[in-house]
Amino acid sequence: MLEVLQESLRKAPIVNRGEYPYFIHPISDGVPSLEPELLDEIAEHMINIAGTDYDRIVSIEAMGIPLATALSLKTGVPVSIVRKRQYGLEGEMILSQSTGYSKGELFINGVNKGEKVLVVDDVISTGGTLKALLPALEKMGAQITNVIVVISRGDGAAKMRDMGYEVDTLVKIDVDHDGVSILEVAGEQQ
Ligand SMILES: O=P(O)(O)OC[C@H]1O[C@H](OP(=O)(O)OP(=O)(O)O)[C@H](O)[C@@H]1O
Ligand code: HPA
Repeated sequence: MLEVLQESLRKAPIVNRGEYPYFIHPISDGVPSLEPELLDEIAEHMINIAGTDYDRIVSIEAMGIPLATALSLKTGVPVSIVRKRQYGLEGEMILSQSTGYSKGELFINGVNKGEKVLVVDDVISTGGTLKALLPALEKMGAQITNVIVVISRGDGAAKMRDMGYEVDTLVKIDVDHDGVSILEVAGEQQ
């Protein structure tokens, strides 16, 4: 399962962002090369998890964009991207986000009250991004049908579960300064 994703993670280079060992991967960084075969494998797996019964796909710039786009092309469901810049549109929701190595604001536009929403993203690490985003979507009146993140590292997914949000992840990895090791793969017995 998810062989292309697993193989690409095993060879992901590591750089240090302060003390944070950061893996560089096509899905999380768009470099060195984001291949359609990898996007297709992931989008198909996400559809296996979430089906297609939702009104909108929501993801976060920047690296949620390729995933949301691939899903949208396969499902015909529109996309709204949560941005890091303000637009000032009516109903815009502003929230603060922090990850293991950055802090900032996110701006939600285009999500309508009562819509069924699939949330997808490339990575969950501390959970800081989803911890801010999911309650904000609910406050806007969206009904979150599924939350799917491709790569899980750290305890972010567990923290979201403690908050009452089930986050499906495709692979769980461990990262240290020597590289990436795969701990769990969705749909495979460990
Ligand atoms: O679980 P967390 O600690 O919140 O980390 C996960 C977030 O980190 C990355 O976003 P980043 O802000 O690096 O933006 P990018 O997508 O542009 O790389 C990634 O795309 C997730 O949104
Ligand atoms: N690599 C890429 N994206 C990330 C990481 C990482 O180590 N942590 C959170 N988002």
